[in-house]
Amino acid sequence: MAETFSFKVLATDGKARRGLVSMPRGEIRTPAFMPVGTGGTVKAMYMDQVRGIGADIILGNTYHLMLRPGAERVARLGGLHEFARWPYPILTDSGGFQVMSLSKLRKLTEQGVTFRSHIDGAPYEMSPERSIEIQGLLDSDIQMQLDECTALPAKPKEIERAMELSLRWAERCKAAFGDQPGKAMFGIVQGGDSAAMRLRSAQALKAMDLKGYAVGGLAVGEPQSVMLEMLDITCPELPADRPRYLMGVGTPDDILKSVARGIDMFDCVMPTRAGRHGLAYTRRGKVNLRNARHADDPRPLDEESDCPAARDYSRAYLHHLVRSQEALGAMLLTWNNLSYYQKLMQDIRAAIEAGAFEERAAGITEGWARGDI
Ligand SMILES: CCNc1nc2cc3[nH]c(NC)nc3cc2c(=O)[nH]1
Repeated sequence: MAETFSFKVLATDGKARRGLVSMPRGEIRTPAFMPVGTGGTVKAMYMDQVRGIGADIILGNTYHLMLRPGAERVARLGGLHEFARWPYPILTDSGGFQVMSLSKLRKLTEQGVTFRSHIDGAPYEMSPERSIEIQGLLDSDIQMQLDECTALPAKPKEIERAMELSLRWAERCKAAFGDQPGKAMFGIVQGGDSAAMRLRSAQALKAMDLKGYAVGGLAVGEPQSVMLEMLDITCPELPADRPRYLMGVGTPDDILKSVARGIDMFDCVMPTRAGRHGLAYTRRGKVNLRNARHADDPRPLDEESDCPAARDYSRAYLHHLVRSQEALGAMLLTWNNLSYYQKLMQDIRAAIEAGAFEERAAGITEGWARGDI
């Protein structure tokens, strides 16, 4: 394995890129989808199953882990890879986004954010420096800067304030991270739905010469067209030889359209959360197994899938498990959904390598529309 962090673009097709991130703990084939492992677990999955469906990297949430079981405790127990038995790369978020969406009594200043835990009300403060320290205690491979994500719609002044603050925090995170060859710290482009602010943020972060760049502040309720427009503006400003990570995205359609605009990495809770709520992603579209129409359907979700959850169980059985709120329902549908997302990424990578991304993406989209699911 590589001693240092590196990224190589292996093939392009239009703006779509097929790449490879190499790190000491393993390689990440891009475009990549990162299953979300919030509290050090990809909910309802064993880690060897997560690996088995082809995931190269998972995401861990700093906010959850710092509150419970605590970053220092995870460090004492050997770090997050040892703790959760996932020896491959882990990307951790910086905690800021979830502080603002989950915690109570939060206060944001130049110094950082202070807040009370949503679990027990205990007081915490998270500065850029403390966020990087926590991610280091977790032994995270790719660490995210602390930023401020503006909820949309927002006034231009508000977008500018949060974007400029995030740039100053990026500098502080870069300084706190220092020089860790086998790891990386990614900056996060902010700027809301403002082209000018997006340009300003991307150009300032590029000047910091970071190992990777996330596009933040999107998938926060704006129309897909606005998200895609911001990618059209932002991606060309980012260095072509560094990975680009679109945070919190997304549906399979979001992913296809974002890869077409130059995005390399994705994370989203949809496949895992939907699995726990009885929703299955298939190449013919979404199937809601809660629906009574499945009660007598002997067909599997997808007879052509190589995932046992999609191939070996009848929809009638899955419907029964979901209706009965059996744990196995969440387990099988999560397995199916993550397997579908990894297969989608595998097909995307192959399409770019073949120079056939546009037509194969159209074929994938038609599959959803064809229905008969
Ligand atoms: C690293 C934490 N910072 C950070 N996380 C995010 C997570 C997101 N998740 C979604 N949609 C589900 N948008 C996001 C934006 C950000 C963002 O702008 N910043």
